[in-house]
Amino acid sequence: MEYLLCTNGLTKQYGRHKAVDSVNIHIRQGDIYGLIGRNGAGKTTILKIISGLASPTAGDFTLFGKTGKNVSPYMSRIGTLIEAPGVYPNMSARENLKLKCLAMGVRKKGCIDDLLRIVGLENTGRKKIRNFSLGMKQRLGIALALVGDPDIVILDEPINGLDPQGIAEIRETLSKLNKEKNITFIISSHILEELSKIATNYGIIHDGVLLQEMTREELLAKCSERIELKTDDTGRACTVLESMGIKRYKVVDASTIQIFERLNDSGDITMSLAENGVKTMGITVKNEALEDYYLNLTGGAEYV
Ligand SMILES: Nc1ncnc2c1ncn2[C@@H]1O[C@H](COP(=O)(O)OP(=O)(O)OP(=O)(O)O)[C@@H](O)[C@H]1O
Repeated sequence: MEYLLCTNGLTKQYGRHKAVDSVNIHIRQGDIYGLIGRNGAGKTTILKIISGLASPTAGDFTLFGKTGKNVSPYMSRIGTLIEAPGVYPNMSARENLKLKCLAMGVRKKGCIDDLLRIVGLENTGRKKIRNFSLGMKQRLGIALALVGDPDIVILDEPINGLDPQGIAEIRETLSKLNKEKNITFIISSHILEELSKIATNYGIIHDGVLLQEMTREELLAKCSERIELKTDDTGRACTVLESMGIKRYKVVDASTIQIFERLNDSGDITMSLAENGVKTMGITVKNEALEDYYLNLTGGAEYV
């Protein structure tokens, strides 16, 4: 089986609006798949469909080799954290996990201790969830999704609202689970950068449409290089660039232009600018930030 999970023209229509429009995502065993898109792009809807919480209006998906609009017998192999985790605020982490184990018929000895340790909540004792930080709550949500040893874990915006320390902790937990237990993850986020240190694959979704699917290596290659030009006259500098046949550039602010082609020609560019009386205050080759790449892809920023 090539893919653990793939969607086939998956579509969800609400009235006349297609929240998810013919989406084909492909996820292999062991992937950490980042589903990236702005709020309202359709991420949660896709995750709900593949978790069995919603059904598509068209298309279907293939899970563990079985195709359908809902492949129920296999759903127990998926753990989910979609929207706020269903926790009891007046109970401890251990008590919450105990309830979930009971509900799922999981009786494995020591499994609650294991789960608490995996997500770093082993020392929270009797502390009630309502006194947990957001990061601790998210980690408990992940532990709850792990009850029953799922093969795939789906996490909807697990790092939304966390501070950098909280993000780093979640990242570490997920990497560990991926490596040690070979769990395949599907994680959504509206910030590409947040997943860039952990995801092995990406699907970029915008207005319900999957714009691009790529591996981490492909993304890094795409975000590779650009020339960053600092000048005192961006208007005239643009005219010079045009006269050199350079079209792919962007004026970022009053003194900065980013050039996305002829990356080895920074000497020629400086010379042409000088010949036309435009002063170069700095010229460097830089990597495009992931976020810029994402904004360009989804039409958030425009080439001039
Ligand atoms: N039950 C519903 N009825 C009508 N429209 C809906 C419903 N659920 C979602 N939508 C619409 O579908 C689109 C996609 O929503 P979805 O929640 O999947 O986006 P998202 O990418 O997960 O964003 P967010 O991070 O804000 O949840 C949005 O325009 C939303 O308003």
